Amino acid sequence: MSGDGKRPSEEGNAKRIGDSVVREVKVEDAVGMVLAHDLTQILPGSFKGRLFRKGHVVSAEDIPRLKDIGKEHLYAIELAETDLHEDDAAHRMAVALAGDNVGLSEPHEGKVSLKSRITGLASVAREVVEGINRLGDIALATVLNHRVVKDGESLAATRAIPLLVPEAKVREAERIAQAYREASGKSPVSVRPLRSFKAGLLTTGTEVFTGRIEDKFGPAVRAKLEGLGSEVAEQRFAPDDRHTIVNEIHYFLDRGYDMILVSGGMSVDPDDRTPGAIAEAGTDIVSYGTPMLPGSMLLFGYLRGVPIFGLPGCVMHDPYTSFDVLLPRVLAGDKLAKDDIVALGYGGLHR
Ligand SMILES: Nc1nc2c(c(=O)[nH]1)N[C@H]1C(S)=C(S)[C@@H](COP(=O)(O)OP(=O)(O)OC[C@H]3O[C@@H](n4cnc5c(N)ncnc54)[C@H](O)[C@@H]3O)O[C@H]1N2
Ligand code: MOO
Repeated sequence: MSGDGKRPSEEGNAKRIGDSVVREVKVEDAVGMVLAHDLTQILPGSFKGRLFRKGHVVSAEDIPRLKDIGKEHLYAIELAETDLHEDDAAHRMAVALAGDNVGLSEPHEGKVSLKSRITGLASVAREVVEGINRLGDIALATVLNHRVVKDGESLAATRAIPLLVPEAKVREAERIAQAYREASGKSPVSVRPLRSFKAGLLTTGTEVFTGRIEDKFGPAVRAKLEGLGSEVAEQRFAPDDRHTIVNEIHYFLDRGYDMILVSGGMSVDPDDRTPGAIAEAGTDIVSYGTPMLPGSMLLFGYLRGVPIFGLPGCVMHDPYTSFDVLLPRVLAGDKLAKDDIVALGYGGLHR
């Protein structure tokens, strides 16, 4: 057989992929043949998906449908021991990566999805993702580390690029994943559960306190917390008076809430008393100012170990602010430091 892998013969065109031999069979001659991989149909705007499943036995009625999706030939595979079928390669990689609260989909068109079994915080090792993608022939795509994933949502997917992949490449991907497990004690792809917090919310603003305008912070913050399995246990109101705000923060601290939130008055006006009051209450401020838009005027710190946020106006109306990034980190049990805030700037422009 010639080195370029092509070999015209009576059996049809055969070629090598890795150490395996694949033979092209005309669809007209393929009745009774078992499909070697999933076949995809794309009808822009209405359908994209698997038209025929791997293992399907081709019948005479299938021939026009195969031609409709552009198939004149099908593959018959003689798989070498040193190669893996795309579905098996994707499955083995997914098994090597998956950790706590992650389930695997069935292989589908050479892809396996890693899906969250809970609503929680995605934990994804970037160095493992890049190490595996450097190998070639296999691909791993994930969400960003620290993203919230909902129950049932995918956070990673593995895929083989050619139909057949050298088994050694998959073994190398498994080695990379295993080295990470041994070094860190964690799986490369997992989901961390969120604790259920009871928070005290202090809404500042003389215009709200006196009833000039209706409070919009309470409903917005309640919805954000409830979406992550926590709650605003008590909401109180204060005018733009530093002394009152300090007292109300201490009231929440005495009530033993898991977290204290103070809304409004976070900006540069003379009536914006909140950052000063949070500091005066005795907070160790991790950061006032967050390199993310929206949410740049957010303050985060710890008051006798209790996480405390100063929430700027945008949290009322924007679905995705610095608060929506940091809140789940706190609920997952992370102790946030200045570097965690600094890291938000790169990729942090959302408005
Ligand atoms: N010159 C500058 N202007 C602004 C800056 C800045 O750095 N320099 N930052 C901007 C950013 S970012 C934000 S966010 C907003 C203001 O944030 P504040 O937290 O200071 O918000 P307030 O001044 O207290 O109020 C702004 C606006 O929202 C209304 N409000 C406040 N609380 C409530 C509530 N509970 N319910 C309904 N409405 C509320 C308030 O009446 C004001 O109309 O500043 C930018 N500007
Ligand atoms: O803190 Mo502002 O919230 O960036 O719109």
